[in-house]
Amino acid sequence: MQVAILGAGAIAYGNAALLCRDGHDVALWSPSGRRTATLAAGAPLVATGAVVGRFQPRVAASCADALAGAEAVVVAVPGYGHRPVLDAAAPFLRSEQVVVFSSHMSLAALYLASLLHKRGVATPIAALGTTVTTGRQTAPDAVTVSSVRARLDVAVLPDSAAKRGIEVCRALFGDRFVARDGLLAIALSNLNPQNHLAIALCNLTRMELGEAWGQNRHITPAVARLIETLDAERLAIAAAFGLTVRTIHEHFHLSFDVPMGPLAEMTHALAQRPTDVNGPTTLDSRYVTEDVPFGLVPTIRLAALAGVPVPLHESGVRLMSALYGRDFAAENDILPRLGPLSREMLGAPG
Ligand SMILES: NC(=O)C1=CN([C@@H]2O[C@H](COP(=O)(O)OP(=O)(O)OC[C@H]3O[C@@H](n4cnc5c(N)ncnc54)[C@H](OP(=O)(O)O)[C@@H]3O)[C@@H](O)[C@H]2O)C=CC1
Ligand SMILES: CC(C)(CO)C(=O)C(=O)O
Repeated sequence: MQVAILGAGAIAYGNAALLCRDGHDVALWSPSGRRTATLAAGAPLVATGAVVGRFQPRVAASCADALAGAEAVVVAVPGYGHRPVLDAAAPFLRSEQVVVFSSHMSLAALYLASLLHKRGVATPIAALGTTVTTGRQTAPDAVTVSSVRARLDVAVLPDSAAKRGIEVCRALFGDRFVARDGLLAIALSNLNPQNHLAIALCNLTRMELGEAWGQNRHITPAVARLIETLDAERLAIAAAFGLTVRTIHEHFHLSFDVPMGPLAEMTHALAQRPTDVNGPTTLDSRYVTEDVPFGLVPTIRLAALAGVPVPLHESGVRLMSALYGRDFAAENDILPRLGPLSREMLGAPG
């Protein structure tokens, strides 16, 4: 299948490697053009880890070029890149294509749907609860893929396009998708915001001082307790909407193939592996600059809609805003475009 990947970071490169390995024809687009300069000059994309090989994805000169022949379009940029990337893509998307958000943040699928609606275009939008691959971009032409997740949730907008959207996800990435009804389950299934809040908050000086630290080793029993308590708030929101979503333990089990147990035991097991990732080495990390405004802030909005108190989520936004001297709640540039959230627009049951 001809696939355009909008983005040129860890997930874009990891997905590109997986898709090229499996015989798809991939075009990458870097919004600034900087990240793909080496590949555009002819270097192969070198993948190591869970996907191994040297691949030759095409490099598109513009978003329009990337989309031109594509049957599927994967959006693989952090939440703070969604609005500019979707604004760039929306004028060129066609109804016969399928857009896949890997991963979906901050109800951005609704924002894209509204842009397409204005043009009278009905491109199916598949929102993934998390990414197919995990990993890090290690050089302009290299990626280490830490894992290819065994199972992940997907919801498709509009409902009537669910079959097609999921078929395309499976054609691209294999049989690993669990179909969910409605975007709300997906919005409550991205666990990065809660995990990364606890990880970053409890290791912030390590980040600020540029230390090298193993991420899972530093999910100590106390940090794991904080993650589990944040997780309980997320699960309570889902329950108030009548939804069941994966627990943090199920997420780790399905993402990283580690036996179920208390989170501290799971992260301890992961810390023993040679593939354990390092935590961020700068304050300028998406663990905060993406996950607070585009993860915690929308979750708090959903909690308000459900009438569920989420004091730890709220404290997280306030603490991080104070630590960074920024107003993270004001940095979300998607939510104001959506207007007041309603159960109906989220496809909430009942
Ligand atoms: N890496 C991982 O293992 C995991 C990642 N995720 C999620 O997947 C998504 C992608 O993550 P990842 O690939 O690691 O992130 P990266 O930081 O590696 O993504 C970099 C890409 O995003 C683009 N980008 C960054 N800021 C902007 C902006 N303001 N406007 C437009 N484009 C921008 C960059 O553009 P340019 O090319 O111009 O530099 C680049 O193409 C995120 O939502 C992340 O939370 C979720 C789970 C695991
Ligand atoms: C490293 C990993 C897989 C866990 O925090 C991740 O979620 C990320 O990089 O965003």
